[in-house]
Amino acid sequence: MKTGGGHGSTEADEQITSIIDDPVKRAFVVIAGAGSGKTASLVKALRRIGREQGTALRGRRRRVACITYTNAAVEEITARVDADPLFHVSTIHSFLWGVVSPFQGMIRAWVREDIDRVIEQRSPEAAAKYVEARERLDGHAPRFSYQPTRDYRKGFLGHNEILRMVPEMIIGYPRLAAIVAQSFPYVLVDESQDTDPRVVEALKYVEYQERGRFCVGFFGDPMQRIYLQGSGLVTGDETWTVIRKRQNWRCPPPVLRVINHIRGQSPQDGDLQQVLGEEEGHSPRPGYADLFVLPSAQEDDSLVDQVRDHLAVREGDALWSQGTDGQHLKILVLEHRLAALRLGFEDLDSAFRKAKGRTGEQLRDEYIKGTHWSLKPVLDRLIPLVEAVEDRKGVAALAMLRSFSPRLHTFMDGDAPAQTLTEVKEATDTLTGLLASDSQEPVVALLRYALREGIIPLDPRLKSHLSRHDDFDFLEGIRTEGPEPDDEPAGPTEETRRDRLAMLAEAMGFFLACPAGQLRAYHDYLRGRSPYGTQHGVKGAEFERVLVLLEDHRSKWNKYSYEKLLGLREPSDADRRNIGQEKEDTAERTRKLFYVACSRATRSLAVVMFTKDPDTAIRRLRESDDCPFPAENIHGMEDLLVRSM
Ligand SMILES: Nc1ncnc2c1ncn2[C@@H]1O[C@H](COP(=O)(O)OP(=O)(O)OP(=O)(O)O)[C@@H](O)[C@H]1O
Repeated sequence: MKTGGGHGSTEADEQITSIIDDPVKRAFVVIAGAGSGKTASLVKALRRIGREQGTALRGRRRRVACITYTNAAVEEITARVDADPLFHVSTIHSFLWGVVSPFQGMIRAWVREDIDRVIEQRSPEAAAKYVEARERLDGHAPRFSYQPTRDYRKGFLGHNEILRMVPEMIIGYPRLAAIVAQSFPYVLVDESQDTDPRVVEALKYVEYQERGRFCVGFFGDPMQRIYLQGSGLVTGDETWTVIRKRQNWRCPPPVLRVINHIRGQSPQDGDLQQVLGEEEGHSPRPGYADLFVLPSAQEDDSLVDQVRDHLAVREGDALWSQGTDGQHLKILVLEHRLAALRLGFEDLDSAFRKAKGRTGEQLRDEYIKGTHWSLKPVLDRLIPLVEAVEDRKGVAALAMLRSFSPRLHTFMDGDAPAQTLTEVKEATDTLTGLLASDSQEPVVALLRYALREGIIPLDPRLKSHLSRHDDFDFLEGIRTEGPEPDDEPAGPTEETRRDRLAMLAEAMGFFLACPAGQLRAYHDYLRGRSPYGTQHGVKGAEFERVLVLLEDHRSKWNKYSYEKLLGLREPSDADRRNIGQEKEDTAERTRKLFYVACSRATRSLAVVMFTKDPDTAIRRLRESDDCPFPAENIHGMEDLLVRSM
């Protein structure tokens, strides 16, 4: 993983310094490719502002805003500026909310209009709660706050509303733009390619209105905009400075050549070809980059294993074949589903993918993050407990039980007989069997046992789903923990409550029927303990050995096609239309993802493409200028050294 740390200044850093030192404030864009140390440059800029202007800014109660994409990035940057309160480091939502939350009158006016808009668009049944919200809003003036999903009746705006409302307010009220510039004369935006375009427009508007008094800097890489909602390349007028950070400190020369080639074909490359970042006294790291083109007919992964063994032997690097723990080798697939298939938790995966619409989206999202309430008792409690038992860490297991087991709580309160401790220990041993990696027991049996033995409390949201199964009579009266089902935020959706509950019940039915052992593989995957990851999910990370799997034939997403990217398949009519309208087509979307995936390698890169007719594909790729790999690095089955070993 990344090392971070204080590196020397680059030419780009010097250009940034000259802009932020200038008394006439202005806007700039930093285009920084993969592995260029973007965040390091941003932190350097913040520190520079602090050193040169901190006293003056503090004296006038001004702050420097740094907007980042994730909470983890907020923590990292806050630590790197020593948590100095001069810096307001936050995610986009909390920055925007901080700007407008004092203006409750304006917020109410906006919400009123938004409610009218929703009522107009929806059927009377779907609009009923908005009519109620409007009555409340008109009846008394609620104070609005924000949470992940909106509930106007309760006075909550959601994430989406913040992104819609605040830019509209900033652009609609020039006084607000002036207040933003006064409060935050410097705003630096990290990962600007993923920032919502409406927010970028609002900041551009502030800059235009307050020119000379407001400095906004966008740090990003348009090539790494892999989520659809991001703004991509940020552009300004002739007063803006565009700075290119050309170094790549991460990849060895053969990988750098590949990613530069991929980048060079994109209309979103920001006109950036990267050069090897050279540190004094360090020669470039050795490394290699190969493309293997193999037949897609085979169902299992034996060809991937052959490529790994081949590289291990060819390069004398055993970790290519032995890297199974996620530390030394990362295998990047397109979809989580393809990792689930390989790691053996496909039933679990499909249970959380069955629902449609917004409910389905929410379920999938929380499953991918491991945060859905149905999963948490197992992921956060039972598996860590079982792992402690397996590792013979009795003290740790007991500490966990003391923190969550209702039965042990009763015992500690002196209300249970002496043998309770032995019984809890026996129950824990039984759970270890139920949750063994190869356990075929259904999840419902695992939960029934853990709840009946008082190992975990009951989450009330699980109750109705469990009660559909046999032998759950004991649920009445057992200790519960967590919100009641009705407390869940509804969110902006057309689905009726009945639809939502039916979809949820169906998904929970499939989940409870899954073999419990699958939860172990899923847990390892979530914790990064397997070699698999998704091409989207590794953005921002780096690994020594990277194996990228291009398997269009297995993917259910038609948004991406590696065969189209590499010129082996014709673009569709829709792609042609998109190209004509300068919109992103399948090849461009895939190109960005390919750039992100390949640019993770600190040492070596192997790309394996599965295709129907590898011989023709190899011939075409070797002849093509569009293929990022040189002809001599494109291999087929016959080149795999250890085929018959
Ligand atoms: N000036 C520098 N000198 C030497 N090494 C550097 C320098 N800047 C960054 N690095 C190293 O280069 C690697 C890449 O840096 P980092 O991960 O911050 O890049 P990034 O711009 O965030 O990349 P990406 O966009 O691909 O996530 C890290 O291992 C980092 O420690």
